Amino acid sequence: DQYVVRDPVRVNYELPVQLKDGREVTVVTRSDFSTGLPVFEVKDLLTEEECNAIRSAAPKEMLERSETSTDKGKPISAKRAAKIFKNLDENRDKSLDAEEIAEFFKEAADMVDFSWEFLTARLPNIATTGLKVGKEEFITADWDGFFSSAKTMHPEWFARHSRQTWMGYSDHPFLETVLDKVAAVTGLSERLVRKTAEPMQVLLYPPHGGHYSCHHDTAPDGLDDARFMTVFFFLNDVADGGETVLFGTDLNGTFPEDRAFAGEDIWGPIESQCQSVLSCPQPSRGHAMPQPFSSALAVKPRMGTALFWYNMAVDPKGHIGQFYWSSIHGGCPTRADEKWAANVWLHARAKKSRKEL
Ligand SMILES: O=C(O)CCC(=O)C(=O)O
Ligand SMILES: [Fe+2]
Repeated sequence: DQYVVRDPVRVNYELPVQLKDGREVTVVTRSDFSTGLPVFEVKDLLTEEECNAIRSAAPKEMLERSETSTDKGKPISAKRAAKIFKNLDENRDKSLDAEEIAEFFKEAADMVDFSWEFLTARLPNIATTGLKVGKEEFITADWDGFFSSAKTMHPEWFARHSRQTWMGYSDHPFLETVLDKVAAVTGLSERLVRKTAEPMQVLLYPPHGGHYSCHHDTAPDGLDDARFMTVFFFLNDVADGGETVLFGTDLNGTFPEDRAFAGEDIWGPIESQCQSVLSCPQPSRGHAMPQPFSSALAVKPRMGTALFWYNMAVDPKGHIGQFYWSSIHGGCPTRADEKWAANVWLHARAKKSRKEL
């Protein structure tokens, strides 16, 4: 079974695909390498019945809070705080400015948005110095308490605010047809999809601020085994908000860099700018996104639609190649509606992997 790679051809290219149930769907190229990353969209890939079946097999009370890698971070002791302070205070003025504090929040707790009012109300010592935090105040502050109360009172400030569960294909035989559809639209064989698919991850974003800040679905290097492809399903209609944004795409060619094949030097700064939910479409500005994402692809959640993209190159044998920094993406804040979605990640391995699939 070869790892075939879908040719995007060009933006707006439409490829009709026959499904096993006799229905025909259209794989539409929404972006290609010239606009940053090949991204494909398939409307009505899942039927309403399938979407409802997945949602009922993942009852709300069974879902667990989605975590990110920093959630298991070590407590911040005074000693650790002193070390963090030293690293952050680059200009050695013995105080941290708003930007440095934001960097600390991101690193320590994956908190990507916050208000100074909340910060200074919880940590009154810090209030005395306004938008700067001095060394002594930083080291003595109860950061663990601060993050845990922020998590309770403002879960929308953290990189990820959703609940989730995993659904194995053998436990849920009706998902077999979903895998067959993944094979049909991606051009991969059914056998290969079955062999390389992670259990389905089902996600529920609560209304009013459920979201997932920009991220990559797999690490840039050093992995034996990586998620080379993401297949993402929308399981309900969301009237407003909850868009999936491919922050690495640039549909109007607004930016001069060759984003598709740029490395970490270009992507580091871009990545820091899409963390805040303010990088998402803003209703107050006609759903426009701020620079440098003004022409990024944003897809409105619609029941049954699937999106898929490659997170890295893969050769016919399934050995992973170049990482695509431009696969960075996120789920924008919900507004009135909740949002149900699901991921099917397909794996490939490093050429020198110790582990054979
Ligand atoms: O919810 C979305 O639109 C994106 C979710 C996502 O990127 C993920 O679950 O990895
Ligand atoms: Fe993702």
